[in-house]
Amino acid sequence: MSSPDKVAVIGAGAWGTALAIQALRAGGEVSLWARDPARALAMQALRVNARHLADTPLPPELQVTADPAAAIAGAGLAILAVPTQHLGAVLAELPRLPPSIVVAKGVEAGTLRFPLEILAEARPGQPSAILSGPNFAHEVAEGLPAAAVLASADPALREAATTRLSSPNFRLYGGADPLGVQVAGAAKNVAAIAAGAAIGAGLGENARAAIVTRALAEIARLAVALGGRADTVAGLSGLGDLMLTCAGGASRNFTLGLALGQGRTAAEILGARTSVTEGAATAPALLARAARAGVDMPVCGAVTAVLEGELTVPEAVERLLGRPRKAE
Ligand SMILES: NC(=O)c1ccc[n+]([C@@H]2O[C@H](COP(=O)([O-])OP(=O)(O)OC[C@H]3O[C@@H](n4cnc5c(N)ncnc54)[C@H](O)[C@@H]3O)[C@@H](O)[C@H]2O)c1
Ligand SMILES: O=P(O)(O)OC[C@H](O)CO
Repeated sequence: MSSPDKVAVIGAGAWGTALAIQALRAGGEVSLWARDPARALAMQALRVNARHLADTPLPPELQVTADPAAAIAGAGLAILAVPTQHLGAVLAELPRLPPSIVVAKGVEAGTLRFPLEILAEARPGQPSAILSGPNFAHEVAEGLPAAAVLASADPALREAATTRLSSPNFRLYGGADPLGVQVAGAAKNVAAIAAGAAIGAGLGENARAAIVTRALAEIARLAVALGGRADTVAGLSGLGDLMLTCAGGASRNFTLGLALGQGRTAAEILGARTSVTEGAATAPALLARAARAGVDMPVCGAVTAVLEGELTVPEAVERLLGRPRKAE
């Protein structure tokens, strides 16, 4: 028997762990699936996710397991918190899922699929939603105030999931444009790399503001071309997350850009990381998806060229500024 109150969180990275803590705070039972049995055991015993969220203790009621069937058993809702590039492989290993909320922000390399498209192909007919917004995991885990959009084509799931996961510190808005939310969530990671690169190369705050604003324009163009809405991009998953991620702080995408701007290579920077930087694999995939839709994305193109070592940051900026003049 499934209980609408039990939530199974699949993926014990920073965001999955933070959302598991949030789902407990909002009430009801929560299980957290970690892929690595040794890490699951350590988390269950030591009550901390030492690798991805070391500063926030796990609530005593949180069940951590490496057994997906045990995690999902009885759950009325699943949160899929696996990075975009691994979502398809993880779904292939999971038993039948309850209605599921995907929280990854990216585009899959090769297939060019957004996260809900990966889920829909793996599980046809599966009720699904996307949750996205300006949310650093450690702040949500600590219970600091935050908001996000939970978008689904299924109004009943939207209502049930926003009700189940909301608490006074975490305000969820319902959304009916899951595609627009996914475009915004994926593309803001790429824009954050560009913003970081501008700061890393010492180009100044004016350059960062110009990049973020023009990124917003190209994200809206792509969202609309793919059937999403421009006003979604002006909301929490677009403008909101651009403000957070492009400001710097704890963003992995911004700090990747920062180091690129300082002259390091993507391979060097990413090779030293133990956590995911979604914008790196997403930039070329998003660019290809946009090209397929006939949408020009100059900021995404510049980031891709720098990541692939075709251009330095100053060369990419020169190319962006040297484009033919046009109306805003
Ligand atoms: N961390 C945040 O603040 C935050 C906030 C909102 C959204 N997100 C998004 O959530 C998603 C997960 O990010 P995160 O920050 O939790 O990641 P993380 O870097 O903290 O953890 C990495 C995750 O990837 C998984 N993983 C690594 N290699 C894998 C493989 N080969 N196969 C399957 N899984 C593998 C790990 O098990 C772990 O769950 C990303 O799409 C990210 O953009 C993150
Ligand atoms: O650290 P980042 O750049 O992956 O950003 C994390 C979240 O997406 C912020 O909303």
